[in-house]
Amino acid sequence: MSSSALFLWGVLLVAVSGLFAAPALSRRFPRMWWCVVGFPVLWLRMRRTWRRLARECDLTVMRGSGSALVGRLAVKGRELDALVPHLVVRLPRKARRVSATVRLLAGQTPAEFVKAGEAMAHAWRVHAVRVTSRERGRVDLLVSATDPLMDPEVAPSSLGAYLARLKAAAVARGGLWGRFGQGSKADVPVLPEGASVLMVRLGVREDAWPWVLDMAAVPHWLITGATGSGKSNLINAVVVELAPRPVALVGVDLKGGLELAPYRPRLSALATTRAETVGVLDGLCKLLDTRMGQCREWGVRSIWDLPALVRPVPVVVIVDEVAELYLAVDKAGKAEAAQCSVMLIRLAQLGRALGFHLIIAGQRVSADLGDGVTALRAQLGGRICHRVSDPGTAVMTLGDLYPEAVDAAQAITPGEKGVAITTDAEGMWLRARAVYTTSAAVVETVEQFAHLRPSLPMLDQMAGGGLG
Ligand SMILES: Nc1ncnc2c1ncn2[C@@H]1O[C@H](COP(=O)(O)OP(=O)(O)OP(=O)(O)O)[C@@H](O)[C@H]1O
Repeated sequence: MSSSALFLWGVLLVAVSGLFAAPALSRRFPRMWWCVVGFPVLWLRMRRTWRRLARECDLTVMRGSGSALVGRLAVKGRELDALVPHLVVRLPRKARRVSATVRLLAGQTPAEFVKAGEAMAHAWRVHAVRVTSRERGRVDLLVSATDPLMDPEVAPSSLGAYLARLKAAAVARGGLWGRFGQGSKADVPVLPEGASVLMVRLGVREDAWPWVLDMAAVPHWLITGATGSGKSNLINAVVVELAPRPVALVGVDLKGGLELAPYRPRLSALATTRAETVGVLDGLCKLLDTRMGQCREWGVRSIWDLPALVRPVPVVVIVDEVAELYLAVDKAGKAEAAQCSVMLIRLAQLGRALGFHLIIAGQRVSADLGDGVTALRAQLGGRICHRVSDPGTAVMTLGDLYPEAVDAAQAITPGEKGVAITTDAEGMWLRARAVYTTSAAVVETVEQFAHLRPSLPMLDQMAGGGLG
């Protein structure tokens, strides 16, 4: 056999074994594989298809009027060499993720690019292309080659370790742990001193950054989802994060305490009936008035402006199954539900400055539960929507703020446990998945930090308040 034939056989052998080894190599060395193979291939595909995509998805702008005179006929049409907006693909900072920027041409709006996101994902053969616009005249494309929420690297079992690694990296960079995932330091809003205790790591976002529930920026949250979609797991994650911190936790669980009773050692109060809820919320409203007086005395506008020595702890009120609160049949029950509703709205309205935060969870929050629930929903700026069993819940959770997120919530499948659409402090929505936190882990944590349970005087004085 001649040497050139031998060489050709050698090349063929290397190519074939490379083909067979590719899946294993990409799994074993994901970052290196992404830099050497994945990203260059995607980059080429994006560059090669961009002009055509832009034309087919109406993302081009005509140079002229688009009409001309042919003889005595006026002909209207699309120019073949219409202007194509400039696409800049950035070097990747994360495996399987690419960001790109498009400069808008005069007459274009981000909405046209949002609509074309699905076509881009198909043309580039990637999991998803998320289009956002944070700066006038520019849209940002976040291209996810795979679904990070189903990534083995961030699978529920190893998510804790993954987050710890990110946290260590953030600390090494000198930033506050809660700041990672928020872009450069310059982008980060300055938090009131001490308010970082209200930043809770929940899991991972679809852009592969940690999912942080930032109650300092968005004080109140609504969490919805069908049964078995991951609401309790999410609350577990919140409690495990908050238990070691100087934060008072108050529970309202009208499923007879089924869900929140395990947290009892670390709860400053737990209400399991509507009557108890009235008592607990009344106590909290009195506490609110006391704090208001305290701020007035010191001449400050928020508890975060008080000196650390006299600053009261923030209170996080967790309500599980909000529909139970409103589904009263008798007259007395309805009166109690109305009372609870008014007090929750009051806590929400004044809570941010005075350190009261609501986390309200339920399978549904539809308008048929009454006006109270709609008024309460309006106060809950943060929204998390898991898989839903009826379109109405997705619309109620996200439709008023992010109508375009409703379809994404309805697309979550039963197999995607813990996956949710969440809003963030920057006014965006995205998919995210909470870390899987077992009940045993929560029980262990609340027992370990039971001694940190702050005593809230207004609630301690109450008789029959279900105090833990
Ligand atoms: N992030 C997650 N990762 C993996 N599995 C999860 C996750 N979240 C939930 N699960 C799984 O889904 C199951 C149901 O979750 P969970 O109890 O949180 O649902 P739920 O919405 O609270 O349901 P219900 O309203 O009936 O209480 C859990 O037992 C767990 O096995």
